[in-house]
Amino acid sequence: MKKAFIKPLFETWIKSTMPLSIKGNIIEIGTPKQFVKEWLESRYVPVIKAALKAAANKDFDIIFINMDIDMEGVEETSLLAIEKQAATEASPATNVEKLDAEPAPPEIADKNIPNDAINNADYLKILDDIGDIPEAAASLSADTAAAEIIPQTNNFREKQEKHPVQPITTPAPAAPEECNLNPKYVFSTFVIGNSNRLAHAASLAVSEAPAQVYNPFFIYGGVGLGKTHLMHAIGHRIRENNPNIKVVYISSEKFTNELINSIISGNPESFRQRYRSIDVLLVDDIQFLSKKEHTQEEFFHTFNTLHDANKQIIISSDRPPREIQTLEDRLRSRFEWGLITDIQPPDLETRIAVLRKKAMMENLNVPNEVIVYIASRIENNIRELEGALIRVIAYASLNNQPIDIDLATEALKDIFPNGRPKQITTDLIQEIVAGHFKIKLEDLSAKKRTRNVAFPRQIAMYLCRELTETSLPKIGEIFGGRDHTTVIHAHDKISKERNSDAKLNNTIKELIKRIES
Ligand SMILES: Nc1ncnc2c1ncn2[C@@H]1O[C@H](COP(=O)(O)OP(=O)(O)OP(=O)(O)O)[C@@H](O)[C@H]1O
Repeated sequence: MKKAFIKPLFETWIKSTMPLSIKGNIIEIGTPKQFVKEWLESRYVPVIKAALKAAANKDFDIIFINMDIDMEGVEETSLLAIEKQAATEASPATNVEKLDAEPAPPEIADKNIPNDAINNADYLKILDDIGDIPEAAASLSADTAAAEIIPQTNNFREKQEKHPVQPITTPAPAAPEECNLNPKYVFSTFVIGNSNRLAHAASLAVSEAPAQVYNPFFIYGGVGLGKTHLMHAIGHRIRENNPNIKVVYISSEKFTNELINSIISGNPESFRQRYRSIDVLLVDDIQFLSKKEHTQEEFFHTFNTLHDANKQIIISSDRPPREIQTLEDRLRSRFEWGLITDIQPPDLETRIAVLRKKAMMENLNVPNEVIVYIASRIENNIRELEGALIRVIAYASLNNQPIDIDLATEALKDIFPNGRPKQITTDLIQEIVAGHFKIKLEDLSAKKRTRNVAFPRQIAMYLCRELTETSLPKIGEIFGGRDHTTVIHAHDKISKERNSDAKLNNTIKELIKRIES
């Protein structure tokens, strides 16, 4: 029983982490958020150490590093609630002591994973087993809280009770394939960045209260930027919350073809019936309806019928309604009734985060250098970004070689003919940061702690961590023989401040641009 409750906790918190490197007995684990890092540090270290020891037969020191990746559903409030609940139900200290004192259970100890050979897949498997350790389960005794709180991170149910969306169709839930929804396009696989934050938030709002908040909901943006992904994610979430709601996703081209076929076969009424009896209609790439007058006419009536019946309509396009040539005015004005939101090309950080997430989903350890190489070259299309990474992964797999920068350069030579990237070194970063802040290069490694030196030093440490493969102890050494915890502190501090200080964020973006150019 207990394990069933522990799983959501594991799925949400532990699985959101990723191994970054193993150097000797230090394992660096990336966390998506600072509060996840703090929570793991304060509660999980003994449990994870025990699992790693059982798997690799070696004692590891764990360093958590906040990577500040946005993850839908990961909210600090739910963590705190879990903790509160746990505190009232069990004493974590007691359980941790117990875990340290007792040997690991056989199913974990039996895994014969060699030292230093823990890759991402092994890591997740090992940590997944934490749910199987009875002591660990006890130490996470937030069982009921975990089961209840995580689904409540979206307050859909509450809203549903207040404003029920009544399905107008048959009670039998539609199979996912009838909805045409891609199982991979869900909120949890969508990386949030500045370029899509609003579109993502609005999509969540629509999915939590269909036909209540923004109707129609119109998303526009360039090719391969995640419009379809978000539409599908809305469809999935609505269906998760109420499987009886009939959701249909269709491209405007397919809509046109089906309409034409129904006319050719002399049965346009069946087409009308099908599209006017839907609860949530998602129409992708509506710009293809321009110039198709008859289809526009048909879509206009479908739109009106659904909207009048308080059904949700979600539309995507590569441009805003007013820029879709030869779109009938009455359709255009209807599209403008609800919310229009755009997705912009992702910034470097988001591109890096997308690639890291993708690598993590594939259980692959892709060096930071390779991620930065790809992310800094493909700026305007996440589909192409993913394609480049897939190409590197396939190349490594076919040649049975580990992924490194040489292999990536070779695999992508047709796409990036300029070849190998300029090597980003800690020297280069120090030089550019010192030049920008008009301080002496030596000051970065000096003992001085005045703010005019300490702050640029923290930024330089942060950039070394972000843009190079250099280990934390090595970065500490480069910056005047400082301890690796100083580097971690600098990295965390700058990551946090970037989120709240737009000026600092711009400075860092500018520095990254100069380092890479
Ligand atoms: N923010 C994101 N996080 C993770 N993956 C993303 C993100 N944005 C896009 N992708 C991925 O990029 C690929 C292309 O996205 P999608 O098909 O949604 O783009 P689109 O804007 O609909 O493009 P098009 O205009 O060509 O239809 C998909 O594999 C999608 O999962």
